[in-house]
Amino acid sequence: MEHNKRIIVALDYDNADKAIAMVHQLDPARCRVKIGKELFTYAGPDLVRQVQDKGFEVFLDLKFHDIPNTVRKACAAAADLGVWMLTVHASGGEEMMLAAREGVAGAEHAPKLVAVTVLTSMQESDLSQLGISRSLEEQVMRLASLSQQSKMDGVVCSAKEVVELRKLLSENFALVTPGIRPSGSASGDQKRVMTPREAIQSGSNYLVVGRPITQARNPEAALNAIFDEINAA
Ligand SMILES: O=C(O)c1cc(=O)[nH]c(=O)n1[C@@H]1O[C@H](COP(=O)(O)O)[C@@H](O)[C@H]1O
Repeated sequence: MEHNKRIIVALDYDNADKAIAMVHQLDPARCRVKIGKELFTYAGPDLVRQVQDKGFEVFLDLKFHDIPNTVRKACAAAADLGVWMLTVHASGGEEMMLAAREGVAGAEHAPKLVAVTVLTSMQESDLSQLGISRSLEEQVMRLASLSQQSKMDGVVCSAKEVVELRKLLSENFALVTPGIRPSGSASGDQKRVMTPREAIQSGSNYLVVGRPITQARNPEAALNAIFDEINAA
């Protein structure tokens, strides 16, 4: 059962009703759900509580990136909500990530803290526009090492980087991979994509899947097809 809970369904909706309608089609014993910036900005903490009351573990993906004091307090607020996982940006630096850790330290059930390395919507040319001249893979490795050193529980990265990251990081450091596209589905704005099967075979711990499930004509069938593909792996 825990095996299947590696799938995290991204509830990227513009109102609470649509999110709850999707949640009603999902089974909390088989997956987790992610509430990100769009839905949280529309529906707020009440929706997080509502989804948790239905038995789901919530990944609150607000990708905090701010001065350490602000991030510490924002993480404490998220921990008070009782979420299962929480994101910050690794590029906020060591001091900011250590502050995030302090923010959740006093919580009854501290959320897993994961740091975003290089967004899966980015490619090497985007990094050079930012003045980063090393390769995309080197940048992901660098930010992941820094995240481990800064007491994070894991990182968000593309499944394409997982094999190399596994060599670098400790075994229990979580690798969370969005940019998952079942064979034949549209990439959209994602640049670094992999199929669910490839991601699991590479060593991803958690797969974040949004549109391939939420925009499917039959979301339940789309999720089941992903389970079948993974379980055949
Ligand atoms: O932190 C994330 O979850 C995240 C990081 C990243 O690098 N890329 C990325 O796509 N995501 C999130 O993962 C989800 C992917 O959604 P789909 O592209 O619809 O499957 C979205 O909610 C994104 O915000």
